[in-house]
Amino acid sequence: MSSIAAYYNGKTVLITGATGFMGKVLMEKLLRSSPDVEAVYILVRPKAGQSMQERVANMVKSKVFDRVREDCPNFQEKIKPINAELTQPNLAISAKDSQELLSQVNVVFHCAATVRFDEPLKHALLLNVMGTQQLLLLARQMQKLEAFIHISTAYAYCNKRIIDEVIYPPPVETKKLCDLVEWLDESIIQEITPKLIGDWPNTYTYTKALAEYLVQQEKEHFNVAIIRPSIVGASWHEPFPGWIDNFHGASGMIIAAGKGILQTLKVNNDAVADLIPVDVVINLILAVGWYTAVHRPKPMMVYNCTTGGINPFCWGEIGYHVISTFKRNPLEQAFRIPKAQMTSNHLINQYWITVSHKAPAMLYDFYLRLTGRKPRMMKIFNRLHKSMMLLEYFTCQSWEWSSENTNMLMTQLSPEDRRLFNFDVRQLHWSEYIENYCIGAKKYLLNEDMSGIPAAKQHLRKLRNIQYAFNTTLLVIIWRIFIARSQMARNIWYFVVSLCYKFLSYFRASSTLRH
Ligand SMILES: CCCCC/C=C\C/C=C\CCCCCCCC(=O)SCCNC(=O)CCNC(=O)[C@H](O)C(C)(C)COP(=O)(O)OP(=O)(O)OC[C@H]1O[C@@H](n2cnc3c(N)ncnc32)[C@H](O)[C@@H]1OP(=O)(O)O
Ligand SMILES: NC(=O)C1=CN([C@@H]2O[C@H](COP(=O)(O)OP(=O)(O)OC[C@H]3O[C@@H](n4cnc5c(N)ncnc54)[C@H](OP(=O)(O)O)[C@@H]3O)[C@@H](O)[C@H]2O)C=CC1
Repeated sequence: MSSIAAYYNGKTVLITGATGFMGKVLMEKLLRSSPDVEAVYILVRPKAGQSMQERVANMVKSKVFDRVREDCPNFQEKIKPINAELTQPNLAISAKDSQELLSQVNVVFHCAATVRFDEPLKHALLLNVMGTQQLLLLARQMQKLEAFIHISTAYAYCNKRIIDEVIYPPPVETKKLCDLVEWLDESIIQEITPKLIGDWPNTYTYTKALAEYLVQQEKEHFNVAIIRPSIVGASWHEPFPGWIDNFHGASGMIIAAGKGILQTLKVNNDAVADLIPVDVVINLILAVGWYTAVHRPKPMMVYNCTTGGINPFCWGEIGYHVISTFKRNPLEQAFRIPKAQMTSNHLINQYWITVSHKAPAMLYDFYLRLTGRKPRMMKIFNRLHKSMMLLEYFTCQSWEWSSENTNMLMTQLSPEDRRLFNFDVRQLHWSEYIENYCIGAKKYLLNEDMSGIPAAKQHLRKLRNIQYAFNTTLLVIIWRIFIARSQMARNIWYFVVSLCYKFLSYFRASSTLRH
């Protein structure tokens, strides 16, 4: 039997961020591979008018749990939600719930975070740094704690080109910074944010770097480990190939390209696109939990979870496979035919933004106004451009991550564990993965049925005819304007027309002679 699966049987696990993209896949794999796990506590907050109970009841109905539902129909009985808000004092956990956690929990997986690049610094600090600090305080008091696994990001120290599996000194003393933002006015914090975060591209990566240092500080008190995934994408195999449930990372851009909205993107085509499938990350997380608890490695281990150094794939190749997949399996009601100009040249990118984003958006909005509808395309493109700007830091550069610890862990796994908790990305076949990613985005994110593909193809053909008609009309109009204004253009035009006439007459005469 698998040692990892056996380890979690009978254990009590606490997961933060369980309602998120990675949290759900983690919970599903844990409950499916270790059906005798004692309990899985999850910290959940009420959100969007839904109570904690309503959110969990809806979540367990999600497609992501279909496989575990089949294997263990009562899997939800193991899930024990705890009302919590990570930005509040004591995580807003009641005294009773807190006591239960302190006496029961064996393993903590800390996934909760704000992953938004444009998060105001104060909120990113409250959640990613102070929330982590409070969770660590709680963990310190857990009587049966065997391992605390913190999910960071491979880009926590993206201000370095080569990133080893070590904790780097923090850019600032965390406590001082937290004290500062606590009393400073929100508008002043916004103003000084660029100065505070220095050469980090956003508040997300900056606060994740600070959190890593806090986690490391606890290594004397209990077994801790940090996992740093790169850009987490749709699943490779589990629970289903291509499973995805949010628009973060590459997913939003892939869909925008499939819809024909995104036609140009600033990327270095030869830079490594460090995508990592979500199921690979989850398998590594569970393996690290087991290894940290059972082998108690000293010193504290950091695991870079990336693909670039082992099985590299470039942005240019991703763009090619995304577009060709969407041509074969189009999304419904595309705005334009999927096509992507990918360049790292700022001016060329700006030219394409004007020609293939802004101009069609303006024309379409004009058409909507004419037909008495509310214009909306320009608004969509403005949001897309804001997102593109925030993401380009990651698409125009390459990083090198070392992976000795991750490779070492692989050697510690039995053949059975290596199969069940596979995180060996050497076996990843990129073109097949990208195809499944695009189809997964269509099915699971946009809820589009594969049976609608013939109609979607028909829609693309209609778009192509509209484009041909539009281009021809435009050419004729420009030419007419030219002819009206320039003697030279008129002369060329008469010359071309007479040449065509002569050619046709010659052709007619020679075919008459042959008969
Ligand atoms: C030719 C194809 C080429 C394909 C190339 C592919 C990818 C290149 C792009 C980038 C990859 C680099 C990523 C680097 C990751 C670094 C590693 C990490 O650790 S990051 C962790 C993950 N975090 C992120 O990825 C966060 C990035 N996102 C953001 O910060 C924000 O989303 C934003 C970019 C600032 C945009 O914010 P905005 O408020 O404008 O939008 P929201 O994302 O909040 O969405 C609002 C709303 O709309 C829904 N939505 C979003 N996109 C789409 C879409 N395409 N179609 C339909 N609906 C969409 C979204 O779900 C929200 O809905 P709701 O409010 O109901 O939740
Ligand atoms: N996705 C990616 O590409 C990568 C992610 N990571 C890391 O992986 C982890 C998980 O990311 P991912 O699943 O993608 O993120 P999601 O945004 O999908 O999920 C975030 C989770 O955190 C919870 N959360 C947010 N704010 C609070 C709060 N105030 N109190 C309690 N819970 C809260 C969310 O709960 P709610 O549902 O209530 O909002 C949700 O469950 C993060 O730590 C992230 O930094 C690292 C590298 C790449």
